[in-house]
Amino acid sequence: MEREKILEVKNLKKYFPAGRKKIIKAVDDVSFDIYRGETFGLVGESGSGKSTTGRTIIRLYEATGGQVLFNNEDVHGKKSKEELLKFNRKMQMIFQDPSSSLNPRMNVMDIIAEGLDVHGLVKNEQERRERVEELLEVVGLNREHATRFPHEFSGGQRQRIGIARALAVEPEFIIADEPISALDVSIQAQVVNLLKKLQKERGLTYLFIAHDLSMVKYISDRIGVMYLGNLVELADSDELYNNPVHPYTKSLLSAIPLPDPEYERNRKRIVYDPSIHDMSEEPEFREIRPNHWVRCTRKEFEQYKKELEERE
Ligand SMILES: Nc1ncnc2c1ncn2[C@@H]1O[C@H](COP(=O)(O)OP(=O)(O)OP(=O)(O)O)[C@@H](O)[C@H]1O
Repeated sequence: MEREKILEVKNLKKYFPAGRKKIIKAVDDVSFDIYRGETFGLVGESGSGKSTTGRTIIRLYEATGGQVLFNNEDVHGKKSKEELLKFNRKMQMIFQDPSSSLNPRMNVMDIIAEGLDVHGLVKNEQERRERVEELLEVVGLNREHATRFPHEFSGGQRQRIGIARALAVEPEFIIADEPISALDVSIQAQVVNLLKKLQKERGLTYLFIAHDLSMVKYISDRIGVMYLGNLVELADSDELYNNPVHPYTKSLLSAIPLPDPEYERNRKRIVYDPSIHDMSEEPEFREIRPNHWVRCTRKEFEQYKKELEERE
């Protein structure tokens, strides 16, 4: 069965001015698709351009170049107010630090109901309250929480409020930008499980951004690895994990600790050294196996291919 693309990112670029005649190429010619109902993980170290990619997709930033198609519609094309509103409803974002993304002066009711108000989704005060209370329960909080303020909650609870706020407008697609990085490890799995449950119940599609591969591997169907504004590898989650090809992906994988003392004793951190690359030509994104892509030169492509065959 042909999978349906919900999002197509084509040659996306986002450059920031940085002082005199300098620019930062935060996202530099990135292309990938996301299919309806899947979780696409985007990983890479701090500064690799993951957040900028997410923010440009949802139009918090104007793109410097390239295209974003959401349900076959150009996100960055000129749009009327009505079209933008419709788009905003279908695509929502959850942020890393719920404390800074929730207005401290608003109570939980008003925070969660903001989208309901903007989009005119409730008829009266009673319906508004009922919707918010229902959403609180959906994310594992309770209705009494509606009258409280963000500072009265723990980090994990605040993230649940952020999730409820995103869900309120019944989106199809959610960009989760490091939604668990600021949380205690013991709370991280709870929030991830909640996101997975909601995805199943509501048929949601996620772009899940993270700086390490450990949790992403568990939640994602496919993973894209970013390094300095470029996508360097993209594959199904298992394939990327078992058969990483790009040296940068290998270094990210080697950084994942496992709760196995034997493994930990022998675990070797691979440090990525960009100078090992073949510099004879510009690298390109090439398909090394079906649905497994890697950014490399032709020479590296042959070398990586050989390595993969030897592993079989
Ligand atoms: N608003 C901005 N103005 C100028 N430069 C920016 C802006 N946002 C990001 N950058 C720069 O763009 C590059 C990519 O940043 P980005 O935040 O997208 O990376 P990231 O991989 O998401 O990292 P992190 O995990 O730290 O958020 C960095 O060099 C950053 O300094």
